[in-house]
Amino acid sequence: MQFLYLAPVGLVQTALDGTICMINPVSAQLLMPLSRDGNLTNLFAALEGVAPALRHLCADFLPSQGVVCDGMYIPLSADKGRKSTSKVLSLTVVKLGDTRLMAVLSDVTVQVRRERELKQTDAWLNSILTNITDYAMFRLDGLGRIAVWNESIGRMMGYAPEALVGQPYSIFSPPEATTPEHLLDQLREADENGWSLSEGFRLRADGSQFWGSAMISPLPDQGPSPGDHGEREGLAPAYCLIIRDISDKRDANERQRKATYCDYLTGLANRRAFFEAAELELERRKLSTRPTAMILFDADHFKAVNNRFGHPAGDAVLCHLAAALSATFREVDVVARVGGEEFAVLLPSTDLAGAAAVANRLRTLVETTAVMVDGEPIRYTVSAGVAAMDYSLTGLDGLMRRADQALYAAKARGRNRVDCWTPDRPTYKDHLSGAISAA
Ligand SMILES: Nc1nc2c(ncn2[C@@H]2O[C@H](COP(=O)(O)OP(=O)(O)OP(=O)(O)O)[C@@H](O)[C@H]2O)c(=O)[nH]1
Repeated sequence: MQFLYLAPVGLVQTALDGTICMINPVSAQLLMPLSRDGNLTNLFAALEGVAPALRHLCADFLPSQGVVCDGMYIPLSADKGRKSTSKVLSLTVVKLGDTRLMAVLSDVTVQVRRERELKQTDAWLNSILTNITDYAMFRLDGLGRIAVWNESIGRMMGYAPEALVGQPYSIFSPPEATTPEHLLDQLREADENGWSLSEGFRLRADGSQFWGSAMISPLPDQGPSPGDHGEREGLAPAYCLIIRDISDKRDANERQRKATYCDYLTGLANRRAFFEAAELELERRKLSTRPTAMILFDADHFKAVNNRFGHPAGDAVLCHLAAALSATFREVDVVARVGGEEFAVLLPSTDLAGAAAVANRLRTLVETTAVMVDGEPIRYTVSAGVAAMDYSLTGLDGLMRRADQALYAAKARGRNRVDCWTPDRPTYKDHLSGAISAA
């Protein structure tokens, strides 16, 4: 009896015809607004206006005991037309024997309103996600592999979604535009800052490219999936990736970007762009240590080229060198003109030997190619200094100083050669010197 009074839900015990035998205060509170005459003597009569079928439902229930209805929603029409404020009751009726019914009533107004709101939000988001044409959205797992996508991936990029499951999101970047470390960097950056945004060419399924932005943001921690005991690390969706086609904006952005970050003569990144990009790369490197190298290139005896062929011819030689650099280095490398005839390259995920090898490839290419200016072939050479990050360096300045010292050594030792900075200075280790030294 005490339970009946203290129960947080409404409990009503009735005869089979609905006559109320016992009713607790919560039930009285819930049902009283429905009673026309202020009396609560019969449950079916009280609910007649809002659940007319209840009487028949109970009458038609033939077993001597069991659940007649379970969690039936009953919207109360007391305040008709004002959907947002109308109450909703949940009713469960259990037949306890041949003579008794027990009804359990609870106010589920808030729960129903939330369910409705969730459904509306869901429908709204679904219609946005399905109809947008210039966004593609994905859920990535903790390792940056595609788990879920929205339908516009087919319209915008031409991919068959099934083919994408489990693929790293770098599948949307042109070859050489990223490295596995870069991919993880962006995820770590999103963890640290709440988001990571990058712009660049993106790949469609047919191999064509468009200019797009990629925004990665971490999803709220959803806890382990059912059956996930930790062994499946990285498989739970952990990031949201939004790729947006911004080809239209690119031209305007590009003009602005070029004015700020490009060298007017060669079209390469300028000194400012180099320092900004290199600082960013070194910041990323702090999150996951890996080799990083820098090369400084300097055209040899360039004053003599200018003096002999004229300044415009000297400009043509610089443009030739810039084109050779662009052709030799990866897209992920930062290539810039940092001085008159001086160029710098920062190579992520590359050690000293690797950088020296590419520097030497560039040196050979220049040495063996003549630049044609007004029908006249101009031959020139370059020297290079190479240095790599190590534990004793903290920033870009130190790395650049070492590359500069190595370049100075290459010049001092005869030019048209690649020298590497090593700790046993001033005797520079003559990396690949046998093969590359022109001295
Ligand atoms: N044509 C042209 N020449 C430039 C430009 N910027 C710098 N220079 C020239 O590059 C030359 C650099 O000369 P130096 O620093 O003496 O070096 P170098 O003659 O190349 O000799 P080493 O570096 O010692 O091999 C100068 O004569 C500058 O005028 C440019 O944009 N165009």
